[in-house]
Amino acid sequence: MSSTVSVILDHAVGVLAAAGVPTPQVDAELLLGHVLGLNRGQVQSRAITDAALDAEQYLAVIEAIERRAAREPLQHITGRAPFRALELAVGPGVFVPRPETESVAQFAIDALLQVPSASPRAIDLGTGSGAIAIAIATEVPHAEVFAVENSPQAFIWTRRNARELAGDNLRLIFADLADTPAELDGEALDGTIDVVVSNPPYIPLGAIPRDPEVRRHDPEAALYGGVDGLDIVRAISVRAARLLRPGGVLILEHGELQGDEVRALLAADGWRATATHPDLLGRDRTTTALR
Ligand SMILES: C[S@@+](CC[C@H](N)C(=O)[O-])C[C@H]1O[C@@H](n2cnc3c(N)ncnc32)[C@H](O)[C@@H]1O
Repeated sequence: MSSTVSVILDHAVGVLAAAGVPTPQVDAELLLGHVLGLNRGQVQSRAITDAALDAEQYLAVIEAIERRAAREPLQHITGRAPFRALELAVGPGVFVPRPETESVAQFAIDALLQVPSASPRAIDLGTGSGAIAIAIATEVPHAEVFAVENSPQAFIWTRRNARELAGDNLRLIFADLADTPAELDGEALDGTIDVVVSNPPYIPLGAIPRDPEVRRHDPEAALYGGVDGLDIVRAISVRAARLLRPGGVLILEHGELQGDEVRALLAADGWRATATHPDLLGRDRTTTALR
């Protein structure tokens, strides 16, 4: 059986809308584009010209639509997640990077650019796909960047993305972030870092994410941070205080209702100038502090 782009696009939008996918038109266009090797604009213009799909393309599109209708993340089906200027490889075992984390990376980039050093140093704790670390390493090429992850499944993706997208100013560390080594290859890390950045797991254990894509497909270790969601933030507060040089900056992503608690726990640990910043939608998603 065969079909035209416009017919199958309409079909896909209907199927995805019925399955409760929040953005059926966008997802349908991206899935078609993925199978046909086209970007969204090209899919839209092909819909106008009513180009025909061959049988193989048709079956591949149908399979992709079925997977998405079963609420598999779009990024697992395409195998790619956009993040700032990057196209990261993602799939089962790794957290899919989110658009809101792009502004967390911006805080880290801005802080690094203000450091009066030929090679300022940043570390990303809980790097997952490597999104924040690779963005920093590529956008601030004179910086030295370290990325820490302790999930073997996630680290496969970290390594792959680092190899494909980053240069030799990014170094990966497979470790629990609480046990980030004090030195690496005989060179001190403790007391030498200018910027610590993290998007840690921060969902309270009892709070089940609404979206099936998150609940069923993001790794639990990437989501949950203990009873109040802040166990990993507490571990970061302790470890970052030793990694940073005096005056160094800590940048944390958190849930939109956690700003007060995060600032309070950082202040209790001796951090200065704690501040919570709204994202582009006005939600409190990032807290910064000075060592
Ligand atoms: C919310 S995800 C963020 C991933 C990535 N930084 C991003 O923003 O897309 C949190 C990451 O922290 C990792 N993680 C959780 N606990 C950790 C620990 N104790 N040590 C190192 N990494 C940890 C998880 O495996 C996951 O990859």
